[in-house]
Amino acid sequence: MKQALLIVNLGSPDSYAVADVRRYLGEFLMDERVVDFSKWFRTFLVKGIILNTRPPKSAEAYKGIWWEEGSPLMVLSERLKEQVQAHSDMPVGLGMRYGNPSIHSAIQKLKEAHPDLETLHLIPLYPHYAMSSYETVVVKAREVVEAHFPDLELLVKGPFYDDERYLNILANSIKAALPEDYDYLLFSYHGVPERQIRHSDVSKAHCLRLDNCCAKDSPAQAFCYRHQTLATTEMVARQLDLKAGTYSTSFQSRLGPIKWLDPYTDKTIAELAQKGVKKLAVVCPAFVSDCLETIEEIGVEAREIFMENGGEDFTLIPCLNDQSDWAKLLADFGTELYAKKIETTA
Ligand SMILES: C=CC1=C(C)c2cc3[nH]c(cc4nc(cc5[nH]c(cc1n2)c(C)c5CCC(=O)O)C(CCC(=O)O)=C4C)c(C)c3C=C
Ligand SMILES: [Fe+2]
Ligand SMILES: [Fe+2]
Repeated sequence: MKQALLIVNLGSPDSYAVADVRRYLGEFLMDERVVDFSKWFRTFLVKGIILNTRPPKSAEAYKGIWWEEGSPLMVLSERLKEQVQAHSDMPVGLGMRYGNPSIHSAIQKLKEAHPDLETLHLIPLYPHYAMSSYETVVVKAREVVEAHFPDLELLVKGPFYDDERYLNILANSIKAALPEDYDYLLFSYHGVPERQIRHSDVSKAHCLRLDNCCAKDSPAQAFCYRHQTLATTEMVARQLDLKAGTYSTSFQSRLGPIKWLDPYTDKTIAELAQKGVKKLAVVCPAFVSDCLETIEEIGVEAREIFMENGGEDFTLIPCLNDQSDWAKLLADFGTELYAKKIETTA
C-alpha cells in the first residue's frame, strides 16, 4: 500500500496523575504557537508560573471525566480511527500533537506496517484554522517528515469548516441531539487570544483592525479562526432554519489575563439565563471529539452557571466523535486529491 491516512488530534495526558498532567501541559504550553510570546517570556510564564500552579487543578478536572479505558479524547479518537479504517482502503493512523501517540510514532507505525509507503494524507482534526490548533499540527508533521521520513510525500487537508458535507453532518448531529422544545442554541468554540488572530492575518491590515472584519471578503479569511467559526455558526443556522435571536456564537476556555475572542461563553450563558432563557442547548463545533473542554467546562461548569442564574434545562450536544457519516467523510477526504499546496502563516 503506497498511501496512508494520518488523522491528528490534540492529545491528552497519559493519566490524570499530576506528574503526567504537568508533562503534557509543559509540552502543550511551551509550543510557540499556543503561548506565542518570546521564548524567554513563554518559559518564565509556563515553567515559572503555570506549571507550578495549574497541574493539580487540571489533574482533578481530568480525574472527574476520565473513563475506564482512558481520557475521553483519546478513547474517542481511537474509536474514530477504527471507524475511518472501516470506510477506507488506505491504512489509517492516529497521532496526537501533544503526548502519546506522537505524530512521529504514528508515522513510524504506518511505515513499519507498510514499508512501501510513499504518500501520507494528513488530516488535522480541526475544522477551523488557528495557529494554536491546525497550524501547529501541520508544522509539526512537516518537521517530523523532513527529519525522519524524507522520502515520504506529505499531503495536507485544509480546514474543512465550509465543506458542505461536513456542515450537513454537523447540522444533522445537532438536530438529532436537540430537545424538541428548547429556547436557545449556543455555538461555543474554543477561544484564542485576539493577538493570535492578528498574528495570523497575512495582510496585517484586516483581522480585528477593520470594523466588522469577519464579514468582509479578504484573503485573511483563509487563516482567520474568528471568521471561520462565525461562518460555521451561520451556515449551520441556515441549515437548521434557526431564527435570529435564538442562537449565537461565544468562545470558551480562555487562560490568563490577556484579551481572548469574545463574547466569552461563561458570561454569555449567565446573561442568557438572566434574560429569561430557560432551556439552553450548547454545541461545541471546534472540537470533533468530546474532551475536558466539552464534558467538564460545558457539561459541568457551564451547566452550573446556567442553573445558578435561573436556567432550567441544559443540553450539551455531543461532538461528532466516532459517528459513521463523519468517519466516512474523513475517509473520503483521504482519498480525494490534496495535491494543492496548503499554505500556513508559519
Ligand atoms: C494559551 C492557551 C491555549 C490556546 C491558545 C488553546 C487553543 C486551542 N485549544 C484547542 C483544543 C483543546 N484544548 C484543550 C485543552 C486545553 N487547552 C489549553 C490552552 C489553550 N488552548 C489548556 C491549558 C488545556 C488543558 C486543560 C486545562 O488545563 O484546562 C482540549 C482538551 C484536551 C483533553 O485532553 O481533553 C482541546 C481539545 C483548540 C481547538 C484551540 C484553538 C482553536
Ligand atoms: Fe485548548
Ligand atoms: Fe476576521
